[in-house]
Formats: sequence, C-alpha cells, structure tokens
Amino acid sequence: MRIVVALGGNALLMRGERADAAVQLHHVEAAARALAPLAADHELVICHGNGPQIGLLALESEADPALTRPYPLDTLGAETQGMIGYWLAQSLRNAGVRKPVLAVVTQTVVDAGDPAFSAPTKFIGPVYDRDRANQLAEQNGWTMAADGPHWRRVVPSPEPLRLVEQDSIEQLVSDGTVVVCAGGGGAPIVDTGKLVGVEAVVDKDLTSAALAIALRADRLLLLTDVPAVMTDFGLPDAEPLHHLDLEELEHLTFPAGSMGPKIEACRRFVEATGSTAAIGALTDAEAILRGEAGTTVGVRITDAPLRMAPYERILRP
Ligand SMILES: Nc1ncnc2c1ncn2[C@@H]1O[C@H](COP(=O)(O)OP(=O)(O)O)[C@@H](O)[C@H]1O
Ligand SMILES: NC(=O)OP(=O)(O)O
Repeated sequence: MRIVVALGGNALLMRGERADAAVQLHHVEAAARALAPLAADHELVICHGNGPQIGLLALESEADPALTRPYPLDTLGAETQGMIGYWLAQSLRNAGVRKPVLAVVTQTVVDAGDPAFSAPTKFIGPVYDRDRANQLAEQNGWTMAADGPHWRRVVPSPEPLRLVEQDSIEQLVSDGTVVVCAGGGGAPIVDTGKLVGVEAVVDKDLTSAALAIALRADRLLLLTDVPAVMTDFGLPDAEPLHHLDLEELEHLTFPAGSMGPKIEACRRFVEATGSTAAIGALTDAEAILRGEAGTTVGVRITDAPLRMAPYERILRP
C-alpha cells in the first residue's frame, strides 16, 4: 500500500511541555518506532506539524536585537521542516528502517487572495494566560485567540493548492524511499510567475490530503494526541467514534483550529479517492491501519470492536 501519514505538531511537543530539543527528539523517536513497521511493509510518505515549533522560532526572532525585522513565517516554516525532518530521518534509521529515508524541504502554493489572510485561525507557539496574551498582542501586533482555557497566537492558514515538489516526491516514493515532506503544511508561497513566500502557516492535515490525492495513496493516516474522534469531546460521557462515512460527516461539526481540519482532510481524501482515511494516536499507527484503533472515515476496514482499554484515562478524564 501507499500511505501518507500526518504527524501532529502537538504529538511532537505536548501543550505546556518544555520545548527543549531533547524533549522533542524523545517524542520523535517514539513516533519513529511507531512508524518503522509501516515503512517496512509499505510505501510511506510522512508529513508533520509545526505549530508549537514555528511559534517558538517566531518568538526568538521577535526578541533578537540583531535583526531589523523578524524572520517571515514562510522562512521559519522552512526552518522547522529542516529541524523536524532531520530528527525524523535520523530516528527512523535508528528505529531500524532499512530503506532510504529522505527529508525534503517543500513549498506549498496558496492563493494570495485567500480570505484566510484576513481571518487568522492557525494556533502557533505556546499557550498563555489572558493578560500575557494581551501584552504580546500589543507588543508584537499579533492576533491571539482562545485555545481551550488558554490563549495562543493565531496566524493565517490559507488553503493548500499544490506542492511545488509533488513530482519529485512521487518519483522518490515509487523508488522505495521513505519521504519526509510537507512539514508544517509546506512553506507557503504564491506563484505569480515567480515563487514568493507569504506570512502564513498552512494546515498540515489539509496539505497531507492534497498530497495523498496527488500521489494516489491508498490510505491517509492523521496521527495525533487523542486515540480517536470523540462525541462530546472533553465531557465525562465522551465516546470514541469507530467509523464515520461521508454522509455522517455532513451532520457533525468540529473545532476549527484542531479536529476540524483533520475531518475536512479525511473528507477530501475519501471523496477524491474512494479509499479510507483515519484519525488516531501516534502510538497506535499499526492498529489504526488495520482499522482496530482510531476512527476510520470512508471504506470500513473491520467490524472488530475498537480497542478501548488503554484509552480509559484519556476518554473519561
Ligand atoms: N471531537 C473531538 N475528538 C477528539 N479530539 C478533539 C475533538 N475536538 C477537538 N479535539 C482536539 O483536537 C486535538 C487534535 O488536533 P490538533 O491539536 O490540531 O492536533 P495535532 O497538532 O496533533 O495535529 C486534540 O488534542 C483534542 O484536544
Ligand atoms: N502546520 C500545522 O498544521 O501544524 P500543527 O499540526 O502543529 O498544527
């Protein structure tokens, strides 16, 4: 099978956790161990998030007195692709992947007229209390928005139209290379005859869906820090959803900055390919592929019951 996996930025650096390189590398190593079996048996393309990481780089850039202007988000996005791609490529090899592994910096074309440029929704960086968020908004001209009980910076997140390096990725994956690409949704650019970076962070789940469709992938796996899509999420009677078909999706709504884009990515992939997409925990990658964990969207893989036991703590906080 040809599989496109999207790894959540939050799974690589959990909310409230120290952003030290060693902490993140530790999470990347766990991700690599979970993905290594997939790499052995399938064609594998790995995309990753960068929300926490690009926010940190933006803070550093804002605070650097040596700079006339802070680095733009497209450039910081490319930096996160290099950093996380390096960690992933190294950790996949250390996890025993014997195929060639290549991390590539890629660009995602967006529309300069996308309404997202005037309505920021993408959470980046750490969480703050309301006072600190107000202070940063005033100091740096940032837009802040509520993320659960906290506040966080939000930036424009335009629609991914296509990846500039799509054909090269197809070539590499067809040749048996495990490709790490489209990190942070890809460095956002507009194409007006000349490629120019723009101030945005593209959603990596939507980019992964666009790439999975372009590569004619058999599966799209969106791996994050929750074991499944849940009804009444965060409430005591939350229940995991084993399976959703396209019709059911029409009647459900999910939060814009988190589960919403994942559901939309699944919908687009399933609609375009007639195959199966899935959402679940990173550590369950193999079980999700078999349809035994997580939430599948599209063609149902198995009727076996969802493995609930390990998730009790998360499902019923
Ligand atoms: N119905 C839901 N079921 C499960 N998780 C949900 C739901 N609604 C919102 N979420 C949130 O979505 C988050 C995953 O999205 P996101 O934070 O964007 O992840 P990532 O950075 O890993 O891609 C979960 O941590 C959870 O807080
Ligand atoms: N770019 C992006 O979608 O990152 P996260 O997964 O960290 O939100």
